[in-house]
This record gives sequence, structure tokens and C-alpha cells, in this order.
Amino acid sequence: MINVRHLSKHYTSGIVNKRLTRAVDGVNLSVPKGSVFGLTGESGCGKTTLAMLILRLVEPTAGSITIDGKDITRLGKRALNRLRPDYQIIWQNPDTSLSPRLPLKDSIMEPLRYYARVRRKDEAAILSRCCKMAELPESLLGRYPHEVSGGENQRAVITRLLTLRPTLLIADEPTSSLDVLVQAQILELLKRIQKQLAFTMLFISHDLQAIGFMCDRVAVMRNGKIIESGACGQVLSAPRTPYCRELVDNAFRPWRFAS
Ligand SMILES: Nc1ncnc2c1ncn2[C@@H]1O[C@H](COP(=O)(O)OP(=O)(O)OP(=O)(O)O)[C@@H](O)[C@H]1O
Repeated sequence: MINVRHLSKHYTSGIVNKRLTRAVDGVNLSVPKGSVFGLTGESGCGKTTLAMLILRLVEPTAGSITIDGKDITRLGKRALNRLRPDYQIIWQNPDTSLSPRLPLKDSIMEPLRYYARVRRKDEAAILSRCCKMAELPESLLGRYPHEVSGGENQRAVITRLLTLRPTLLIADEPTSSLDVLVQAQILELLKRIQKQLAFTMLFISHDLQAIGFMCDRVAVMRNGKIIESGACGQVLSAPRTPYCRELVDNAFRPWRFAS
């Protein structure tokens, strides 16, 4: 579904001493339709920039991105806007994804109304169905984000994207702001709805255990480049590069406590 070719994003910062950051540097990537593709690597390696490039939330310095056969780097604003509801993203922190001034229900319904995808009289049934899928109790819909837990806010974010029935979901560290128990519940939820609706998912995480649980394939980034990719089981059980071996060793090494 996604085909990324020679994609780069370079940032220049500083006024006197200009510094070039190659956030994404010549990346090639293919994500099959309906699969869950993991993207991992240490902080600052370029994962979020790659996600933002794929959704064209930032403009590339070079390269092309094709989604479902459309080169989205060449689309005009209007054509891109028509596709926006199909390509959704979940960010790390649900608190910043929801308006603090709106009850959950209004935040959830906003994109559906904006894109006018359904008739007004069908909205309540859609809301109810999506709440059920995301396991968000409807009794919370009148509350504001600060009146519910982080996990419930993330469920509201998931309910909102479900109303649009996306064909592509990018989940950028969707559980890293949540406590461990809630993390597991949200991962299980994402896995279940992905299976049910069969959308393509790009799952970004530092957590290799989460990657192992969620993904069919995985790519490891370092300094803006993909240094290893393949079937998730193969990369996590027999990484080829010394860098990936170290990442895997650290991720699965049991904690040792001082006696
Ligand atoms: N707008 C920007 N201007 C300048 N540099 C940027 C900008 N956005 C990101 N960068 C730099 O690009 C590099 C990649 O950043 P990015 O956020 O994509 O990394 P990441 O792998 O997602 O990190 P994390 O896991 O911590 O979220 C970093 O060195 C970052 O400082």
C-alpha cells in the first residue's frame, strides 16, 4: 500500500552556524496492504519525521511516497484534503490530541462532521458503534479530557479515527504515555480493530516487545536511514547487524536487581 523511494528530509537550523540534520536520509520502504509494519530505533533516528512525511504533514527534501498507487508528493492541496480522512494517525500523548475545551463527544464527532461523510441522522448510531469497538463507555462522552484517564482519552482518540474508517493508520508510540497495564490493553485493542477492519498500520515504537506483539514486518532506523528490515520474528530473533543485535539484547534482557 505504501511505497517510499529515496525519501529524505533535511532540516537546516541556526542563523550564524548553520547545522544540517538529515532527519530522514534516502529511505526506501514498502508496506503491504492490510499488514502491520513496525518502525523502531533509538530516539532521534527519524521515525516521527518519516511518519509525518508519509502523511505529507511535512514536505520532503527529495524522494517519492506512493499510497495506493497515488504519488502523494505530487498531489495538490484539494486532492490531498480529500484523502486525509482515509489516512489517520495516533500520537503519543492523547491529552494533546483532544481539545481541552470540548467534551469527548464533540472532539470525536468533529472530523466526521468536517468531512461530511455521513448523514446527520446516522451520527448517533456511528458514535455508539465506534465507542463499542474502542471500548469507550458512552457514559464518558460528556466529560472533558482532564476528567478521564490517559487510557480513556486514548480510547476516545481511537473512537474518533474509527468514525472515519481509515484505510491507513499510523500509530506513533501510541502507548508510551500510559502505565504498563493500560499499555497492554490499548495494544490489544489496536491489534483487534486492525484485524477486524483490515486497515494497513505503521506502528512506531521503541518497545521491541510491543513491536513483536503487533507487527508482521519491522524496519530499524538509525541516523535517518533504515539499517535492517524483514519479517518481525526474523529480525527480533536473529538480527543481522551488530547495532540491531544490541537493541534486541537490551530489549529482552531481564532486569537485574541489586541484592
Ligand atoms: N522541525 C525540525 N527542525 C530541525 N530538526 C528537526 C525538526 N524535527 C525533527 N528534527 C530532528 O530530526 C531528527 C529526527 O527527529 P524525529 O522526531 O523524527 O526522531 P524520532 O526517531 O521520532 O525520535 P523520538 O523517538 O524521540 O520521537 C532529530 O535529530 C530531531 O532533532
